Amino acid sequence: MKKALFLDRDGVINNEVNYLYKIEEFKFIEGIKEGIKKFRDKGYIIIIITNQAGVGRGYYTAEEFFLLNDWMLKELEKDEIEITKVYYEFSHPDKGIGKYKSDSIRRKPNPGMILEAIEEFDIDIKNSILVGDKESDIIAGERAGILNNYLITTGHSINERLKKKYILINNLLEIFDK
Ligand SMILES: O=P(O)(O)OC[C@@H](O)[C@H]1O[C@H](OP(=O)(O)O)[C@@H](O)[C@@H](O)[C@@H]1O
Ligand SMILES: [Mg+2]
Ligand SMILES: [Zn+2]
Repeated sequence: MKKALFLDRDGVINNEVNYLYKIEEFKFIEGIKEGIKKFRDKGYIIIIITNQAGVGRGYYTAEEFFLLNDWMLKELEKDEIEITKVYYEFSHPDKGIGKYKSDSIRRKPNPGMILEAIEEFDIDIKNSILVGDKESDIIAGERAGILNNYLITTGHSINERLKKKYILINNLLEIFDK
């Protein structure tokens, strides 16, 4: 079994700009590459789990998502950062168009994408970690059985209720101090 670092994308790996799909708007968050590298050095596999309802809503195409995704993976490879797999879900329960209008078990806060990864890579979920920028990310982790879920402050705004309820971090490296 392997321990995994599950990472949300928008707001954790890159700045959240609301339905990002243009390569030129993708900005890696300060320190994220160093943080991922440290987890790789400690034997974690890196799994990205991202809701991409912008496709389901018709804001951008699946092809545009894949182009950005391939570009992001190549950028990380340039710094010798290996991402084991990116799981994505295009649907949205209310705003999805056509086949994308569905209440998928894969869309966070549902745990489907994480459960698929556990199965596919024989992940030791009790010793894995999840980092997200929204409560829906954390709930997905909890529902999948992850015990160490961290809310990062680089994405969406975090209100007092969330601050009281979840463990907050400003960057991945802080997790090693916890
Ligand atoms: O990698 P993430 O953070 O799962 O991607 C989030 C974006 O797809 C998108 O998510 C939310 O949109 P929906 O509610 O799913 O339509 C919003 O938070 C947007 O601001 C994000 O860009
Ligand atoms: Mg996010
Ligand atoms: Zn977000």
